Amino acid sequence: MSLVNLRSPVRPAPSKPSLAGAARPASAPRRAKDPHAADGPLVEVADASVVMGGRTVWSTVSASVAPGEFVAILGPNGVGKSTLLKACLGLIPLASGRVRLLGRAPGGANAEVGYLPQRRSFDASLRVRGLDVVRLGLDGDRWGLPLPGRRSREAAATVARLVELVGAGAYAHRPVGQLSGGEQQRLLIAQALARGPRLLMLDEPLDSLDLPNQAAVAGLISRICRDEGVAVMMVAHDVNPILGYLDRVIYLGQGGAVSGTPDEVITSDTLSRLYGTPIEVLTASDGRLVVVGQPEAPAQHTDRHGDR
Ligand SMILES: Nc1ncnc2c1ncn2[C@@H]1O[C@H](COP(=O)(O)OP(=O)(O)OP(=O)(O)O)[C@@H](O)[C@H]1O
Repeated sequence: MSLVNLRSPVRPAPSKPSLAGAARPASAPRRAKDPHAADGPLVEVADASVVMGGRTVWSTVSASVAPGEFVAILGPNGVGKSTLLKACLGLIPLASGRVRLLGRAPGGANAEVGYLPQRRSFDASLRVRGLDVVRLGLDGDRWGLPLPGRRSREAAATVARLVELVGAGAYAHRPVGQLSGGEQQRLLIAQALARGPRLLMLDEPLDSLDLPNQAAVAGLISRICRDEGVAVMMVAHDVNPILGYLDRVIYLGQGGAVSGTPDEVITSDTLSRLYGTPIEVLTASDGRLVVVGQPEAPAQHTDRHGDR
């Protein structure tokens, strides 16, 4: 089943200055005008398929993310949501089709994308401070080599701004292993923002958070998107915490995907067509959506995350 793009993006690119300028330290100077950085889509997936372990995970998928958009990738366990992010980043090859990320081939623009892989919790005994976790986003590729004096001070100022931006000032000096899941997630989002990306790719950042923390982190991600002009492509298992913030969703099913606004895509008709089986979308009295009858992907979950 191929993707039906039910509606093109409706929200224009934000006019506010982007975080790229604010967060970028001297060690990562603003790039000269990038010939690829036109106002076209940041992510373009065209008629793509991925095969892993001899099985087609998904095929004929097309999708796009425009500058400044907040887009969720939805679907049941194992349908290939994480795989879609990784294929865009060039971490998993396509079997067919085409992906462009920031106008370039997969892997060619990863330094300009803030990627937060699916959550791995920090060991409770880890003594690294929250500030250091954020700083790794700036100079983690230096393998512990210190930056020279002025650049080191600028990097520290950037880390302080990011910590402030994500509201982690009260605990960023504490060992990260002692922090709550929501506090750790804020610091990891700050880390992903460290190089001033135009696009954040977040893989289930609300996973294993309680409901108040889900709401708080969802609100933070939305503010970063709206106020800082950073587009967000986010894998979510439950759309409800982000439903009010989304511009569009990409709903993956076995064999394809559908994209459009949440109102257009998360309906009984559209999901029944996508899955080829009756699906019911119910709206609870508090506005939460419940999808009933959605089939799980084939059970081939051995070593699902082994390639990370
Ligand atoms: N390295 C691998 N080798 C073979 N199959 C893999 C590999 N990694 C993932 N898969 C399979 O690809 C499919 C998609 O996995 P993926 O993690 O993208 O799904 P997902 O929708 O993100 O799942 P979840 O919601 O459970 O995180 C799964 O069936 C998984 O078992």
